[in-house]
Amino acid sequence: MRIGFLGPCATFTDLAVRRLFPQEESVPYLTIPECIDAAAAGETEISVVPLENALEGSVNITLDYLVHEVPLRIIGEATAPIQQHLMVHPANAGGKEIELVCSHSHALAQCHKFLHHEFRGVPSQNTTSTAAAAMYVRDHPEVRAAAIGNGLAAEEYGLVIVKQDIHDYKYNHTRFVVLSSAPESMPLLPNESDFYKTTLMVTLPADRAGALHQVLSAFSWRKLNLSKIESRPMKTGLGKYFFIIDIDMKMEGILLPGAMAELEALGCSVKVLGSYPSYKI
Ligand SMILES: O=C(O)C(=O)Cc1ccccc1
Repeated sequence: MRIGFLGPCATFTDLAVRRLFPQEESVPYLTIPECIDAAAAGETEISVVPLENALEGSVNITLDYLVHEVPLRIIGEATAPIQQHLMVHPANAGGKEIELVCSHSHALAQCHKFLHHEFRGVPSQNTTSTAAAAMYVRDHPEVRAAAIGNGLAAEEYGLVIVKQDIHDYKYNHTRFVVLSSAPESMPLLPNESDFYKTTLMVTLPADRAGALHQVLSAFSWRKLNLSKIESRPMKTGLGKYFFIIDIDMKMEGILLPGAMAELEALGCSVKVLGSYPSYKI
């Protein structure tokens, strides 16, 4: 089975795929949309991308791409602890001044306080992933840039870690989603999950007072626990939003279909983005 992931080699997504699918062939894609497209086009059976970080919130490009561009399902999720390190080219390791810090926007945000205190005034540059930043630092010793990323990236790209664990808060976890066009293609993992989630996309009827309250009550009186609710722009006009709702439960025959039918009766449109096992890795 071919597994696409946000690459290049040694991103946090790569680490997640190595933990989740150690036996499978994995294929790096340089951007999140390219990685998602690969699964939609059948180039990969599965693609894995980051969806949410405990410090920085949703990876909007993943959510929006999933909702607006491709007919894929979420077939699994994995949450992993994230440790960010600062790394430089060996030629710049002897206390030379750093003139640029580069990384994925979420990694820069996870280290915002550190950068504010230690590298005030030093420009930062977004890259498509943390490993892409490490690759850039390897290839441009003359720039005196530092990358923020994981230990495997330092090893893979021959960089020297000058400061470990620079993320601002200890509890730094990222949630990765496993996407596929075939809901049954999630390989069975050895430590079978006993925790499931269902993700719905809900669009409210236009301009109805109390509509969101009614939506929430459809879950509330059924005692369905929501673990996330987030609004995203529909991209059709200012003030037009839809909601992504995560429910701590597997799709079954009664409660969730009942809640969805109630939402539809209220005039909402409801789409299931996936009902899937959740793993801690
Ligand atoms: O860039 C990476 O390494 C990724 O996999 C995305 C990401 C970025 C920051 C924290 C977790 C995942």
